[in-house]
Amino acid sequence: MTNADKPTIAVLGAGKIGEALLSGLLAGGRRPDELMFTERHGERASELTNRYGIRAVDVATAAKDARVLVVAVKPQDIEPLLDELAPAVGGDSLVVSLCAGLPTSLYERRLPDGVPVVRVMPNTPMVVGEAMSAISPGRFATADHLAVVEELLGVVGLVVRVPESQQDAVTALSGSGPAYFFFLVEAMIDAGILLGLPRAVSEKLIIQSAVGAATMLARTGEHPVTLREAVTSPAGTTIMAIRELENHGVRAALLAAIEAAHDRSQELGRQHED
Ligand SMILES: NC(=O)C1=CN([C@@H]2O[C@H](COP(=O)(O)OP(=O)(O)OC[C@H]3O[C@@H](n4cnc5c(N)ncnc54)[C@H](O)[C@@H]3O)[C@@H](O)[C@H]2O)C=CC1
Ligand SMILES: O=C(O)[C@@H]1CCC=N1
Repeated sequence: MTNADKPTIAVLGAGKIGEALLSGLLAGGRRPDELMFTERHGERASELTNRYGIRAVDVATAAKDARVLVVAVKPQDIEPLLDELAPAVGGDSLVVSLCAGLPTSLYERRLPDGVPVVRVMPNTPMVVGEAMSAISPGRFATADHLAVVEELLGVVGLVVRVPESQQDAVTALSGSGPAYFFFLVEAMIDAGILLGLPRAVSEKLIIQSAVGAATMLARTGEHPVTLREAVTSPAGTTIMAIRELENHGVRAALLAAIEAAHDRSQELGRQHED
């Protein structure tokens, strides 16, 4: 795709994930004048315009001036946004929903007939170009629409295509996933404090261990079990820690936690059924 073909993008609702997308696209080479956003809080809008030089607009302007409309409000806030979007949006637009749980059928019901919708579950590492995004076409989205979204999100990380029926599972795994890793890192840093290390040292040790482990997983192609076994010496330190993790049911806790996130994603979708 040449520069001239790149669609103008409007983010509707510039909170945490909306800002992550805008900043990731800028870092990936998109120009501020190719981007815009809507934001109901004026102070937040000024903050973002000052930080990134991207203009804040209303929904009607976004629908007129941008080809891709990225919905990034909380699922609970979708109805008023759809009320504004429905009269403004046309067949030339492409609506991309980042909202957990919300099915493409909700948009198709509320927007004019034929408006293409692609459901996406991204994650916040898009601020550093390391997002994991899963995309699914709605009823009116064509292969070209999917390719546009793939290209757009490819600037800020990896993209996979999944059937929409898998999006609640994706949300629980990679959408929420960074939070589980941050939680783990936070707990491990605390363990360093428990053992008497200064906080700054503990943070450095754990963050670099996380970066190193993630890089090994991404680059070596080795299975996580193999990589863990290589750290676990006979009668050594690691196996003592692993026994405690198993005793405390950490594996079962992760299965239950991710299942709970999946169930919540489904529930958020059900709240908008007819
Ligand atoms: N935070 C995350 O890691 C991820 C979030 N998501 C999804 O992204 C969506 C947004 O999540 P966050 O960014 O975390 O929430 P957030 O609350 O930080 O951002 C939502 C923003 O939308 C604005 N807003 C609400 N209604 C509006 C309207 N009618 N017009 C203009 N602006 C409006 C709010 O003022 C707020 O700034 C959610 O649907 C969530 O499921 C998806 C993947 C990851
Ligand atoms: O917690 C949430 O609902 C959103 C969706 C995935 C990550 N954050």
